[in-house]
Amino acid sequence: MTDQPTPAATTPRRVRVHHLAEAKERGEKLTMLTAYDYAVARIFDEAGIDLLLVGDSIGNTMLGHASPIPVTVDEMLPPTRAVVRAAKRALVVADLPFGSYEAGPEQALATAVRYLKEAGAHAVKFEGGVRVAAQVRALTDAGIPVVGHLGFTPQSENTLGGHRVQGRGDEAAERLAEDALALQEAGAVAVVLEMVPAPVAARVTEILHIPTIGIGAGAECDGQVLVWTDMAGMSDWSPRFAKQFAAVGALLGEAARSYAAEVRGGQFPDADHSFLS
Ligand SMILES: Nc1nc(=O)c2c([nH]1)NC[C@@H]1CN(c3ccc(C(=O)N[C@@H](CCC(=O)O)C(=O)O)cc3)CN21
Ligand SMILES: CC(C)C(=O)C(=O)O
Ligand SMILES: [Mg+2]
Repeated sequence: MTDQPTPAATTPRRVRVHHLAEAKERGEKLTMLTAYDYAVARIFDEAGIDLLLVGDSIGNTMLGHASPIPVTVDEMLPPTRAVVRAAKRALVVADLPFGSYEAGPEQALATAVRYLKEAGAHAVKFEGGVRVAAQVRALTDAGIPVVGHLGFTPQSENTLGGHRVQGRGDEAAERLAEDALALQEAGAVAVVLEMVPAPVAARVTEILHIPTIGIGAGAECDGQVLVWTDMAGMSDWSPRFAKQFAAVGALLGEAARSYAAEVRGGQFPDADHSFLS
C-alpha cells in the first residue's frame, strides 16, 4: 500500500464511477487535479491522474475573480468540453457553480443535464450535505453521477465566516459525518473533504463505503485533490495545505523572458525557424 503502483497497473484503461469504490476497497489512493483546458488536461491524463476536476476555482485561478462565487454555468461549459476532449483515461468531474443547484432537485437536474449533453462531463460535483441530498438523489436517479463536497465549501464562504477549517469539535465533527452519510445514502459516488482536521476526515473515511477525496484533510482520505496551479507553482496565492511540486510559473516566466530577449536581440527567428524561399 505504501509503494503505490502506477495507476495503469491497477486501474482500468478508462476510469469509471464503479472503480472509485473498488479502489477504496483495495486500499488504492485516488488522485485528482483540477484542469480548465485541453493543454493541461492532456498532460495530467497522460500522467495517470485518475480524476480531472473542472473546478469553479477557475473563477480565481483563471478568470481573475477573488473567489469562485461569480462563475456561471455558461463559463463552466466550454472548459469542461475542452477537458473532456483531452481525457482518454481520466474521469471528468465538473463543479456546478454557485446558484445553479441550491433551489432544488429540478434546478440541479436542469443544470447537470446541460453538463452531460453540452459538455460531455462524466460526473458533476456540488457543495453541501443534508441540504442538497434531494439534489444528489434526483441526479443519481437520472443517471448522472454526483461527487459531494463537504467541510470548507468555498461557495458558502460568506456564511462560514471566511476560509476556516470545518468540523472542529465534537458537534461539528458529528454534523460532518451526518452530511457525509446523507450524501452516500442519496447515491453520491465520492465526497471531497476540504479543510477538515485529519482525525475527523479519517473517521468519515472509515464510516463511508464511497471514497473520500481530501484537500487539506490529512493523509487518511481515500484520495487527494489539489488545484493544479497551486500544485505546479502557478498561482498568485495558494492555501497553506497546498504543496508545490514544481515551479512552472517561474519556468514559464523564464521562457517568456528568453523569447523576448531573442526577439529584441535579433537571434529569433533564425534560419531554422524561417521559410527561406
Ligand atoms: N488556488 C486555489 N486553491 C484552492 O485550494 C482553492 C481555490 N483556489 N479556490 C476555491 C477554493 C477556495 N479554497 C480556499 C481559499 C482560501 C483559503 C485560505 O484563505 N486559507 C488560509 C487560512 C487557513 C486557516 O484558517 O487555517 C491559508 O493560509 O491557507 C483556503 C482554501 C480552496 N480552493
Ligand atoms: C478545491 C476543489 C475541490 C474545488 O472544488 C475546485 O477546485 O473548485
Ligand atoms: Mg469547487
